[in-house]
Amino acid sequence: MKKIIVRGGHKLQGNVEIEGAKNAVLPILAASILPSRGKTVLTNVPILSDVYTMNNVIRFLNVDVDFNESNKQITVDATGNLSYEAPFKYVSQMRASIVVLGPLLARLKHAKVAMPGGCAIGTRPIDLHLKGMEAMGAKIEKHDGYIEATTSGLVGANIYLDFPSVGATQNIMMAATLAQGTTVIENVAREPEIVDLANVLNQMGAKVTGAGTETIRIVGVPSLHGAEHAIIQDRIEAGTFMVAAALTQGNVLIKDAIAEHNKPLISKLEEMDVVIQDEEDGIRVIGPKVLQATSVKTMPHPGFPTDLQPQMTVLQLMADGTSVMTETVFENRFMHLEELRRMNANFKIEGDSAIMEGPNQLTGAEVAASDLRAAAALVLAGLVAKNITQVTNLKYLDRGYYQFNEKLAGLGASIKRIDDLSDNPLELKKKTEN
Ligand SMILES: CC(=O)N[C@H]1[C@@H](OP(=O)(O)OP(=O)(O)OC[C@H]2O[C@@H](n3ccc(=O)[nH]c3=O)[C@H](O)[C@@H]2O)O[C@H](CO)[C@@H](O)[C@@H]1O
Ligand SMILES: C=C(OP(=O)(O)O)C(=O)O
Repeated sequence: MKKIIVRGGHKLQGNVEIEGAKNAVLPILAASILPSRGKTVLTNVPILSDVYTMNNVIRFLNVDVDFNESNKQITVDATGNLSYEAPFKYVSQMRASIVVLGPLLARLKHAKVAMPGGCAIGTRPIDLHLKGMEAMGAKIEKHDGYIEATTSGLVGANIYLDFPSVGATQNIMMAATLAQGTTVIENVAREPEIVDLANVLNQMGAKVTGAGTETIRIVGVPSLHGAEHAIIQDRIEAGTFMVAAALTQGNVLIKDAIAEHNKPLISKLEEMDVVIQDEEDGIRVIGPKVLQATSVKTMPHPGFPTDLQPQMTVLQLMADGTSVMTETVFENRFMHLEELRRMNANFKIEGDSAIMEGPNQLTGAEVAASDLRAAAALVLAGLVAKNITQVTNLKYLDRGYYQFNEKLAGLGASIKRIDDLSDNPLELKKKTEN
C-alpha cells in the first residue's frame, strides 16, 4: 500500500520551490485544442497525475501532445483532423476534463463529453456551463451518460452566471473566442487561473478583455494560432506550504510565490500572529509559538479559497481559543476533519461550519485521504502530531502535489513515502517491464 509516514514535532526551515498551477494548466491544455495553425508551447508545467490525464483526454481527440518532463514543457499540435468525443474513461478520472466542451464546440461545432458527476467534496453540477453554450446557440442533448452539444455556428451572447463558477467561466470564455460576434459574461469567476487562461487565449489571437473583473467580454475571431506561455505559480501549493510553516513554528521562504494571489490566506495568517514577509524572491512565513484562533469563510476569489480550507482547519485546530470554518463553496468538504478525529481532533460540525476548540494535542494514527486537499491536510496534521501518522490514498495527493514529501523533508520534516508495489500486481508488472 502506498503511504506517507510522518513523525511530528519538527520545525520547518529553509526554502521551498513551488510548481506551475494545476488549476491553470488544465484549462490551458483544453484551450490548446483551439488553434488551427501552429503549435502551443507551455512551460512551467507541473508533473501531476491530473496533467497526464488531461494529456490523454486531448490525445484521444487526435491532438498531438509531447510532455518533456525534464523541461516541464508541453508542446501541443491541434492542427490535424480532430475527433469530438471525450470518453467516460478519462472524464471519470478527472472532472476538470469537462473544460474541453467549450473548445471542441467552438472548433468542430460538435462535442460529446461524458458527464462528469460529483466527487467526494460535493455534487458539482455543470448547469451553468450548459446554459452558456445554449445561449451561444448550441443544442444540448443528454444521453447514455454523455452530453452531446452541436451547433451550426456559435454566436455571441450576453450571459449572466448565477454563481461565479470557475469551470463555467472558462468553458464559456473558450467557446466564445471563435463565436460570431461579441459575448459578454457577467458575474464571472475572478481567480488568477482565469486571468492566466485569458492571457494565453489572447496570445493565440483571441480578443478577451476584463479577466480578473466581474465581467468578461470576448469578441469572436475566425481562427486562432499556437502560442507560447509560462503557467502561473500554484497559489494553492504555495498556501499549503505557508500553512505548514505557520503550524510548525517554522521559518520558510516559499520561492516565487505571489503574495497578491494569496491575500485572503495572508490576512488570516496575520490575524493568527503568523509573521509574513513579502520578499523579492517569494513569501517568508514565520510561525509563532502560540497561534491565535480565527474564523474563516470560504468564498469565490478574492475570498478565502475552498482549496485551502482543509489545510487551514488543521491550523485552526492548533490555535488557542475557538475557531470557526464555514465552507460555502462545496457542500461536503469536511471529510478530512472526520478522519482527524482518529488523531484526537476536537471539533463539532454545525451546518456548513466546523467549530474548533484549540489548541488540540493531535496524536499520530493511520488516516485515509478522501480527496486532494484532504490528503495534504492530513500530512500537515502529521507534522504537529505526537508520534507517527500514516496517510493512505495517495492517488489523491498525486493529482495536485509534486514531490510533496520530498519538499517537506527538504525543510526538515521527518517524513517518508512508501510506494509498496507488492500488493498491486499490475503496478509491479508495469515497473518490471520498464
Ligand atoms: C480544475 C479546477 O480549476 N478546479 C477548481 C475549480 O473547480 P470547478 O470549476 O469545478 O468549481 P466551480 O467554481 O465551478 O464550482 C463552485 C460551486 O459552483 C457550483 N456549480 C458550478 C458549476 C455549475 O454549472 N453549477 C454549479 O452549481 C459547484 O457545484 C460548486 O458548489 O474551482 C473550485 C472553486 O474554487 C476549486 O475548488 C477547484 O479546485
Ligand atoms: C477540488 C480540486 O480540484 P478539482 O476541481 O479538479 O476536483 C482542487 O484542486 O482542490
